[in-house]
Amino acid sequence: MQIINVKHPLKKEQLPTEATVLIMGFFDGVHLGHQKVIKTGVKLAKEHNLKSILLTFDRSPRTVYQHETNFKYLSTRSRKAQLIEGLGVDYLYFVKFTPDFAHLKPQEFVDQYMIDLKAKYIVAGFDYTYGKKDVANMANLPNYSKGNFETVMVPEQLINDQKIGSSAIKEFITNDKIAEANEFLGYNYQNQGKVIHGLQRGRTLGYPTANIAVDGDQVIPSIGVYATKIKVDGVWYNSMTSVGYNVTFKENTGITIESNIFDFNRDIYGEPVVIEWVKYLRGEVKFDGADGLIKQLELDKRNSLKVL
Ligand SMILES: Cc1cc2nc3c(=O)[nH]c(=O)nc-3n(C[C@H](O)[C@H](O)[C@H](O)COP(=O)(O)O)c2cc1C
Ligand SMILES: Nc1ncnc2c1ncn2[C@@H]1O[C@H](COP(=O)(O)OP(=O)(O)O)[C@@H](O)[C@H]1O
Repeated sequence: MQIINVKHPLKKEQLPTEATVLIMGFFDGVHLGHQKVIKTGVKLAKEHNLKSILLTFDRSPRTVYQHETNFKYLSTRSRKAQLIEGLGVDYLYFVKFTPDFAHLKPQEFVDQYMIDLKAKYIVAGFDYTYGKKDVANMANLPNYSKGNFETVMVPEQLINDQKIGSSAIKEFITNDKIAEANEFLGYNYQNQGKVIHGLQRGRTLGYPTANIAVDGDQVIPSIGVYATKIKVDGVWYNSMTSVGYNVTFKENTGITIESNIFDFNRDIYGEPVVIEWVKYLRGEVKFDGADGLIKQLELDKRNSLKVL
């Protein structure tokens, strides 16, 4: 898959040479609903011997049109690209959400992106809109196509009568329901980050913990203890991870994310890591001292190994 970064307007050399299927959306998290849309586009491209393009943006349209500040994402840019590549897309266009781009009128957007990208089919989810809300949607898109393309709308995807959506998944992740989040995502939720220094107490408890600072604006699971996997230097290890305030030791360090990695003994300060959240085990407990915490950590390790 080739990644093309666009700062409006599209440059001539960024245009495809062949006819395409254009898959449209922000696709935060690339959950099962998104996967359905993307697979529909990729399949259509194969059937008609066309290239597939996925057009997305460098930030959530909600931060632009609804002025949402403090927006948290289910996928970093690189994670999103990795998930999309796994679905067989040929070209991924990341458009920078500049004011110029955001203010394009529907016909301008259709002309300068959909038609110029040589789309024969536009594939998107049922609730896709482009530009300011209520101006342009899948229902009125054919009015702007000038006969250049057909539109394919993928209907709402449900699990247990609930819409598979990024907002529901964020609610799950931040409310101890990582299992439900993983079910809706179709894979286990991950965060990317790097190992930073903690208070160096972990090793004195017999459980060294890699303290992790996550990159960018990612959704972090709710306070508690989780069975996890962690990727260090390209290798996945089993681990258990705490998201918490270290209430037993009453330090005002704010929320820390700390992983004790099983069968591992290496200095990894500064290294990039990926944490995969497999199962929520319990909430954070204030123990009377280190002994109580150590006993609980033994139990957490056993419980983690059962599910990993
Ligand atoms: C799996 C796991 C579970 C934990 N559970 C708790 C807990 O319930 N209560 C608590 O106060 N701290 C808990 N901790 C955090 C420890 O207090 C912390 O790892 C230890 O103080 C080391 O901190 P340091 O990395 O800053 O040295 C947990 C840590 C891990 C890895
Ligand atoms: N099994 C392990 N799990 C996590 N970190 C480990 C492990 N073995 C060695 N380390 C290293 O030790 C550090 C954690 O030790 P710790 O005493 O908890 O210090 P800190 O408080 O700085 O995190 C990690 O950042 C990592 O570099």
